[in-house]
Order: sequence, then C-alpha cells, then structure tokens
Amino acid sequence: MGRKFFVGGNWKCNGTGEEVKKIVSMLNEAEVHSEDVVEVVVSPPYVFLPLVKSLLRPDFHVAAQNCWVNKGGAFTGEVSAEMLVNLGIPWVILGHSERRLLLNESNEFVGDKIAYALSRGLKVIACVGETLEQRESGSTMAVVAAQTKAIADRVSNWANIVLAYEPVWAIGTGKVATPAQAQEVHCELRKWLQENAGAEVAATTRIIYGGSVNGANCKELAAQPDLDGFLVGGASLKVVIFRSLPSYSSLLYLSLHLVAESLSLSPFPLFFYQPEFIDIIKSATVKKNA
Ligand SMILES: O=C(CO)COP(=O)(O)O
Repeated sequence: MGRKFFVGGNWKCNGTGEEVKKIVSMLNEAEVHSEDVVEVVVSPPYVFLPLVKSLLRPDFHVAAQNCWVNKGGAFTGEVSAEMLVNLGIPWVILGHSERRLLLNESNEFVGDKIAYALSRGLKVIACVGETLEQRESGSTMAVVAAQTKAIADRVSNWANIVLAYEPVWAIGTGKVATPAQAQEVHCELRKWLQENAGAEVAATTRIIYGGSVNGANCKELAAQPDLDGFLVGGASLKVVIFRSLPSYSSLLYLSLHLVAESLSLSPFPLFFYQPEFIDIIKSATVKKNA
C-alpha cells in the first residue's frame, strides 16, 4: 500500500486573528490536488484553532501544536487531548524540538504524550531530530533512534502516527538538509522501524521532513524515496506573488487587462497572491508521477 503524501503547516506562535483569516481564505481559494493524492494539515496556535477549523476548506485539516500528557485537571496553562477531541481537532504535533529544547521535554515525556493522545483518538505528528552538535559528533542516528524508541516503547499501533524528521540545525535557519542528507536519515528511520516495530509499520508509516522547506527546494526533497511529505514552518505563512502565467496566454491576458482598464471596467488582476505553502503541497505530484 502506498503512503499518501502529507504536508503540514506549523504556524508556531505567530499571527493575529486578521492574519489568520487572510491566510485561510487564500488557502481556501487555491487550486490543489484532490485528497487522495495529498493530505494537508495546518497547525495554528491554540487560540485560533476554532476559528481556523470553522473557516478552513473541508479537504484540509487542523492540528494543535501540543497537548497535555494526561487527562486534564489542575495543570494551569495546559490543554488536554480530551479538549482537542471535544473541539473536533483531529491532529496534534508532539515532540517538536522547540518544546524538547526550550521546555525541556524529555524523550520519555514526549513518548507518554504521544501514547496518551493516541489513546484519546487523536492522530499525532511526532517530531524527532538532532542538533548541529549531535550531527557533527556523528550521533544523528543514535539520537533519532532513541527519540523514536521512546515512542515505540509505548505505542504498538502506528496507524495514526506521522513521523517528522526535523534536524534542529535546519529549523528556521534557511539551512535545509540536502536531499541526500534527508534521505539518509529517513531510510535509516524506516530500517529502525522495520527492526523494532515490524515490516508493516515500516512500509506504511509516513516519514516527513521539516527544516527550511520552501517552494524552491520542495520538489527535489519530495523526490527522495523515503520522504513522504513535509512539516513546514516559516514558508507555511509566506505569501508569494504568483509568477507563472503560461507564456502563450500572458499577452492575451495583458491585452484584456488593458482593454478593460480603457473601458473603465474593473480590470483583470495582473498579479496573483498565493501562499507558498500551496507550491509545497503541489510537490506531491513528484510522487504521483514517480
Ligand atoms: O519547525 C519546523 C516545522 O515544524 C520547520 O520550521 P522552518 O520551516 O521555519 O524551518
């Protein structure tokens, strides 16, 4: 069974209500491939989850960026898995390196969170990845294996997990892993799953890449055999001017624009604005055509 391409947009701690509405309406207007080719999930901050869920097109889904490790209660500032389920939020990102490093979330704590969220019926984007220091000391695989083991120790059913490999040195730095670097770790992770969670889990679990993915580098990365999609940070909030009017039609288009303008009709727009995220979603075609 093929692994459906998966593209997640992690908006992190960004945006106002107005900005969020604007990006959602641009996503809603964009033409993208059907749901059977690519699964798309956007992850706004908690406070915007109900707003985004209510406005977002039905073929895209919503993820929270975190949830509490257990049932809710006297845990000030936390949000429980039950609350997300109650709001109808299907996905949650857990173990992001920003939480591992800035908030000291250990492998075990992340593993407990993942197991609990799954037990409540949430689907999980589980993040792993090494720091620059760990890569340079040659321990990349040991680090991501230990992070993945903490999940495997607590979870037997991987059907609702997407594993996100996000090297810390590539996050928000503009320093993307080369396609070969990404493929190497994805391939090793799949082997690890094969040996420790079974052939079926290894064959079906999507392993996605995150770290400075953008509209320009996504296709080459998507072409790697063990790369099943992306988790996108900065570029999931960027808007680009739509550049590619097909050349045969651009002259005609420009003439119509000028005619409409000279007749004082509201002219056809000359520029289109589109979220860069849409280009990244479209990189799924690389797999479809493979
Ligand atoms: O952390 C990320 C996604 O979760 C990646 O962030 P950037 O795409 O901004 O590097």
